[in-house]
Amino acid sequence: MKEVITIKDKQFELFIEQGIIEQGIKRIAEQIDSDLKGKDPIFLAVLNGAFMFAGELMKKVSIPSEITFVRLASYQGTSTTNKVQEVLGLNESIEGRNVVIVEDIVDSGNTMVALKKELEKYNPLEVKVATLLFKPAALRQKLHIDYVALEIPNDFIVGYGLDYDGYGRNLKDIYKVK
Ligand SMILES: O=P(O)(O)OC[C@H]1O[C@H](OP(=O)(O)OP(=O)(O)O)[C@H](O)[C@@H]1O
Ligand code: HPA
Repeated sequence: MKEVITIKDKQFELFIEQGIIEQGIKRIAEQIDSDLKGKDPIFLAVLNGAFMFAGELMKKVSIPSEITFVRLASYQGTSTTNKVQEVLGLNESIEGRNVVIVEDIVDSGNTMVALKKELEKYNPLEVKVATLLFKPAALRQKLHIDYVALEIPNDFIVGYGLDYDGYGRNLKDIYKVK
């Protein structure tokens, strides 16, 4: 029997254990080390969900690099489907830099597409995307993702930074809704 937990009104069952998550993170850290060696990358981790992934990823990346944390404030743009994402807390210049966005999950892809578009305004040299989790079956956008630690089916999940209504971010394993 899989471990079951309750968060608010929902039950979740154990889905991916910490050891498997960290193997996936190690694999992409090695790819990043090899791809971005000598390129002085700046990692842009997106709060809140990416805090745990960013911490583990940065322990495993060994090339010289910077990290900064941003928040997104979304508001409805001119089209109903694409929200504009205002980037809050970006105090470092990314002009001419190799940027790696660090996200906890790409689900519909709407957030990532809007964020990449917003970052282009700051004239970075290149923007790559690293995500802990990717739900291919939920993707609604044309989007290239450079580094994916784990691909998952289209189920709602919590843990390792991801929340259900604000709770569950502190879980060291990932759980899926029952
Ligand atoms: O691909 P999408 O369908 O756009 O979904 C992915 C986004 O949803 C979550 O953010 P949320 O707004 O829940 O913020 P959080 O990181 O604070 O939990 C997650 O952190 C991604 O940013
Ligand atoms: O499956 C999910 N769980 C938690 N937060 C999320 N944000 C997008 N998808 C998810």
